[in-house]
Amino acid sequence: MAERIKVACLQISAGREVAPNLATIGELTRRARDEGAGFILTPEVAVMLEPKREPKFAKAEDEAKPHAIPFFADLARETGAWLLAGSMAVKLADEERLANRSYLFAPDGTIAARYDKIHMFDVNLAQGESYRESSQFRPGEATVVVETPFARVGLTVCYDLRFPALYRALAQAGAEILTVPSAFAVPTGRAHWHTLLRARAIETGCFVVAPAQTGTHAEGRKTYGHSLIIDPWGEVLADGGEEVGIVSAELDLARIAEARQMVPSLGHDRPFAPPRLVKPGAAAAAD
Ligand SMILES: O=C(O)CNC(=O)[C@H](CS)NC(=O)CCC(=O)C(=O)O
Repeated sequence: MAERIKVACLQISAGREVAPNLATIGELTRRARDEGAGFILTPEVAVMLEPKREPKFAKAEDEAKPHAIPFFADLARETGAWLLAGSMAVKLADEERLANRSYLFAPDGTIAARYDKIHMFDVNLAQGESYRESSQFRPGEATVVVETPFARVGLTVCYDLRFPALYRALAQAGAEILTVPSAFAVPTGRAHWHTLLRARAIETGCFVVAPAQTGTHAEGRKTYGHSLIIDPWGEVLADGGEEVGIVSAELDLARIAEARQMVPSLGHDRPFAPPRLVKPGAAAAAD
């Protein structure tokens, strides 16, 4: 297994039309490869960030008649990099909703793995900002750790970040790098993004790589940016700020074993009973 790999997050600001987004992804991927990256990742819904249900459905990827998938396959082959298409909206047979699906492409252009986002962002934020992701997307159930030549990679997407049991399961199944392509909201990003991502790295002893959408999108939707690459001790190796561009870092994979030796908590789970609600005063009598 390689000791080091340079990873690059493409921090983009996707619009509602597919072609210009793919053009940006192509340009940034080639540049990241020229700078030595062997694993290149896009954010969540990098192919199209479309707020409305009907246009989104019409423009979504259809695996029976794909357009973005062959684009990424060719790009992986051309550059010779591992490429994570962080996610795209994908039509499913006999289903009214789309999948919010990540694809990992190998350097030969084959699809090494797929992952459908499990946790749906159905949330009312302050100032009338609200999301009902489950009205447009069907949640996934399958989880996946991919054995690449450089490391074992566990796939997640965006709001999954708030469900630490998923990350623990991936790490306990052997993951060494956890990917979190995202399109985070601004108020929640400001309050939670860095802390949650660092916590997932610390809890699992994994590298966490989180390419993020940034800026203002169709209909005024705003995303937080700050693509992050974090080491297994929780240290931020790179922070993308708010600009469109490439956010990269070299991962020294020996850091995984070092962090896990210092704090081996990943192997220290213990069974515990469900919490018992104790009412003060009655507790002593119950015991
Ligand atoms: O809508 C689409 O096309 C694709 N889906 C997204 O962008 C999703 C649902 S709106 N965004 C998030 O999960 C942000 C989570 C977040 O911001 C938090 O957890 O605080």
